[in-house]
Amino acid sequence: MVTTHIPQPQTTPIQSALIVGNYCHDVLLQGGAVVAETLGGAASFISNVFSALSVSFHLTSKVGLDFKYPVNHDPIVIPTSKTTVFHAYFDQGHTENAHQDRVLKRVEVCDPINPSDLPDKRFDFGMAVGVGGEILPETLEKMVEICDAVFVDIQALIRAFDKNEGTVKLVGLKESGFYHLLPRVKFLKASSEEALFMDVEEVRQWCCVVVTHGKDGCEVFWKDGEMKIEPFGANQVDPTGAGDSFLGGFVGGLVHGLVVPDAALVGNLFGSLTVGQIGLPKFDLRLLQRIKDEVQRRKLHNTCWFEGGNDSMSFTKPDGHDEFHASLASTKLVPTCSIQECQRDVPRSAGSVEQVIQPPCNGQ
Ligand SMILES: Nc1ncnc2c1ncn2[C@@H]1O[C@H](COP(=O)(O)OP(=O)(O)OP(=O)(O)O)[C@@H](O)[C@H]1O
Ligand SMILES: O[C@H]1[C@H](O)[C@@H](O)[C@H](O)[C@@H](O)[C@H]1O
Repeated sequence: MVTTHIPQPQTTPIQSALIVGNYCHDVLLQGGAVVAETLGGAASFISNVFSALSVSFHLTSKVGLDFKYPVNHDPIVIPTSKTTVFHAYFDQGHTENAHQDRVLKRVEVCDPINPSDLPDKRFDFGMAVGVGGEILPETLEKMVEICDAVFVDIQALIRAFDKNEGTVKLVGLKESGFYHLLPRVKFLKASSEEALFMDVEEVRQWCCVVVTHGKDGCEVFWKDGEMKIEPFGANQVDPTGAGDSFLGGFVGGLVHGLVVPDAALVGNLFGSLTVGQIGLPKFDLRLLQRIKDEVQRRKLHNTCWFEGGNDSMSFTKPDGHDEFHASLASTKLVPTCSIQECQRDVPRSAGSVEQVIQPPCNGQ
């Protein structure tokens, strides 16, 4: 079917957002060899999607003097610390747990983010998106005090690191030291592997829980109901950051006035775009324009849900949800731009240490 492209007037949301989590350096390994080295960290993937969707934000992140990536949002540089580094092993059969698509090791760790590192002002919403244990319970507590709504990636709360090798293990959410703060959190996002470390039935009484299921999309659980949100097709070459980009797309959709089920579709779309590339994805500018047009056309609220509080949040799938899925899926069919016309929050430059040698894992 041929669809006519009608450009929509674009609006830039005016909500103030705070992203908290360290940038990191990712080394992807397969068969004992390094296949790629890239900028990583949930904060960088989410910034990338926010910039794509014209959502402005403040970012609090820490790195060491060794940090060489040219980023648009400067981190706090700690002279006595190194940038957090993860090694991701993609070897088949290497995993201890059938749910894992890779084994992660934290081989360097930057300083934690303390409450005093956060800006001394209020935000409409905040995102606690640590990767290496940098978010402390007192930091999350300060976030819920200064932000009207807080979104949390459970990976910031339940990761523990083996003393010798830094291998990432998960601990139960109840034992994490963050449990008492959950009633003050608005959304908790977990992958299906991480969701095994929490009692979804209990947590959904306090906050909305979003569980991502890789190529199968995601599920949203709230106090009185739950729903599945359909995925988008993708040719997966690297799963890294899919969950982060999902969260960026989901929150970006809410900020633009979408209701929860429609925003979750935008999350699924950005997750699917991310797995098709290695490391931090570059988005085609024409594709982005089509996505933004579809979001503008679809928005059911004139204002973002933050302005109406909890009661204004709508969880049930509105009429036209399936059509919105189809129109988002069709945005992927536009002819792509040349590489120079792609958007990414973090520009490549001569100073960048990013290198891609070959995809770490092939499509499924
Ligand atoms: N192979 C895929 N095909 C299509 N969409 C995908 C695929 N993998 C992931 N996605 C999309 O991205 C979202 C997040 O993926 P996933 O559940 O793998 O997150 P994750 O395990 O937290 O990822 P990561 O830890 O690598 O950031 C999914 O809900 C889905 O919408
Ligand atoms: O860059 C990646 C990405 O942010 C992943 O979501 C996280 O699980 C990894 O620890 C990190 O290295």
